[in-house]
Amino acid sequence: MGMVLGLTGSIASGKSTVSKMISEIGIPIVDADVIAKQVVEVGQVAYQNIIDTFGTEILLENGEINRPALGAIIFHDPGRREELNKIVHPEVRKVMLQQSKALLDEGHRIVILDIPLLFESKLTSLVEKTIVVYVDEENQIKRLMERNKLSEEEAMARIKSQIPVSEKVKLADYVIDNNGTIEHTNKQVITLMTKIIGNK
Ligand SMILES: CC(C)(COP(=O)(O)OP(=O)(O)OC[C@H]1O[C@@H](n2cnc3c(N)ncnc32)[C@H](O)[C@@H]1O)[C@@H](O)C(=O)NCCC(=O)NCCS
Ligand SMILES: Nc1ncnc2c1ncn2[C@@H]1O[C@H](COP(=O)(O)OP(=O)(O)OP(=O)(O)O)[C@@H](O)[C@H]1O
Repeated sequence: MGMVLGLTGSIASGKSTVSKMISEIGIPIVDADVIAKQVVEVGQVAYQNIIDTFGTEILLENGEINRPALGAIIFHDPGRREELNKIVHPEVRKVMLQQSKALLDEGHRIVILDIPLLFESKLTSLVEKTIVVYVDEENQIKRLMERNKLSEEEAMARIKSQIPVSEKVKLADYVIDNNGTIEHTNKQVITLMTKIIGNK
């Protein structure tokens, strides 16, 4: 039997960076952010539910969801965020389960589910063990502002819409510290994955 691990962290903590390193070792990754984008494409069930709930104001001229506009609503309003989560998360969960099963059936011994909201959305039942990518808040804000071209205020609103990464560290089975250089992080990833593969 294969093993399913959850990879999480907080916004801009370095999950994508770490998941790329893990896939370079040859371990398959199922990415919740990618799936969350697919399940809201035009014509999907979640797409219609989002329009019914948030109105056509959050659509682009071509009919696709205007992500920055929807983000501006939900990152500032916990009630509205919960409404969106209730629409999107069950769909994401379904697809993640299908994909991870398919990979295990193909014979992969380890599958990683990259889920930004693993703890917030109670998706932990999908995984046996959890890996948290950690950065301190100073690095997190700096990297988030730089990557998404956000003001400090906008960056803080996003950070505050998630469980603090320091809390996630306490819930984790394994922690990767991404405050240092990329090479420092890569070394930890290789050490950890070698240990996990060895224990299997
Ligand atoms: C609000 C939306 C349209 C903004 O889109 P945008 O392209 O700007 O951001 P993107 O999807 O790339 O998400 C970036 C990061 O924001 C954080 N984030 C996204 N959604 C949420 C949420 N509902 N609550 C808290 N943090 C969130 C995550 O850390 C994520 O990695 C989009 O994030 C969305 O549809 N969110 C709801 C689905 C969801 O929870 N996705 C996260 C993975 S399940
Ligand atoms: N060790 C590091 N040193 C410097 N910059 C880094 C490091 N790790 C990641 N970054 C940069 O920080 C930003 C956030 O990293 P990344 O995109 O991997 O985070 P994430 O956790 O996947 O974010 P999100 O949940 O928002 O998708 C990126 O611009 C990335 O290039």
